[in-house]
Amino acid sequence: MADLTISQVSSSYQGKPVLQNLDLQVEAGEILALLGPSGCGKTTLLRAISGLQPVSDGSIHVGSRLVSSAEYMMPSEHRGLGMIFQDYALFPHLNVAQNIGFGLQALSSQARTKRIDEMLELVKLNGLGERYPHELSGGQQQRVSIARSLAYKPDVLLLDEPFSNIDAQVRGQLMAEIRAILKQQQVTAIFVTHSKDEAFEFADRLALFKEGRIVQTGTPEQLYFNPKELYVAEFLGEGNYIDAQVYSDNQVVTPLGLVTSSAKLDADPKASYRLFLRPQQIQLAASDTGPAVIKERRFLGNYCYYTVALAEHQIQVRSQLTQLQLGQQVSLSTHAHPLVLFEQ
Ligand SMILES: Nc1ncnc2c1ncn2[C@@H]1O[C@H](COP(=O)(O)OP(=O)(O)OP(=O)(O)O)[C@@H](O)[C@H]1O
Repeated sequence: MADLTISQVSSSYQGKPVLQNLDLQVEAGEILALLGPSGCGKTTLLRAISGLQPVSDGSIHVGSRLVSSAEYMMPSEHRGLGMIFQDYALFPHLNVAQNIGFGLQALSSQARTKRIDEMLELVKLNGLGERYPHELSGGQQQRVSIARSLAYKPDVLLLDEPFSNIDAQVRGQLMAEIRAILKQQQVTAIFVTHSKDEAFEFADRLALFKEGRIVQTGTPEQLYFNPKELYVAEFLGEGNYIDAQVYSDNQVVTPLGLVTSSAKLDADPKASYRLFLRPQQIQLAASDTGPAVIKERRFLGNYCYYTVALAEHQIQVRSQLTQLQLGQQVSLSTHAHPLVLFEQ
């Protein structure tokens, strides 16, 4: 059974719908990112899961327990959830050990001390138990917040933009460490972010939001290489949209030539399409008789980012061939893969 099940959930503020018919499941031990631009409803869904926002339709279950429906709202503190916030939300008048031990009142003093020590070790803050939050860096405060939440073993951990206030230089490292902790402890987690880079780095699976709806869920690879809508393709990074006509059940004709799909195409031979190709899905080769010309070149270390002119088309290519120069004639090709076509 999934650790969290959201079925047909809708919610509104003052009669204005904000979440519309959401369906989502989070499996045990999985980290799922709620991803989308500002104002699309990610935080509202997190609030609905945690019991701070009523739902007008549908249901939310944690494990097999109903926690929210239009008729029922279980109090937040009974839901078995942990919360991590952008601003850490530590108690300023309690030291680190007291913050971590805050939810452990039911344990004996000895068991509590043992658990606090385990948690300090887990988040690599051994020896800092006596410090107060204002004596810690942002990254250290967020570690305390993780330790405090995990100390009472929540069924599901909710993280609301937890890395936004962390200095960019240490953010990547902190994300990797916290992800490793969640995986080691097999924690089921939901992570809200508007950054695709953070979602890719931190989550196992993504749910991409648009105006209160989830448009696609899947692994980062699935959404990146197999977007179901233009919106998904564009949100997750740069790509080329190349005019295409169906040629056979696994080939299309494009300005690049005949492009082959490794999967049978589900397309109408009479319709016009745009073939979607990420910059790294196009291969370049220097060729004095090639039909295209390098117009721009950005050297980025391991690879170059080229703008290539092919007749009236400008095509973006990311290539490990770094020696191609401006004005060089090239040929373009693609390896067979499941093609993504958007109808014109
Ligand atoms: N308390 C509120 N009262 C009325 N409308 C609200 C309230 N909170 C949020 N909204 C509206 O609901 C919509 C969704 O907001 P929400 O905070 O869930 O978005 P979000 O995707 O989390 O955005 P962000 O990344 O900026 O936090 C927005 O249009 C917002 O203006």
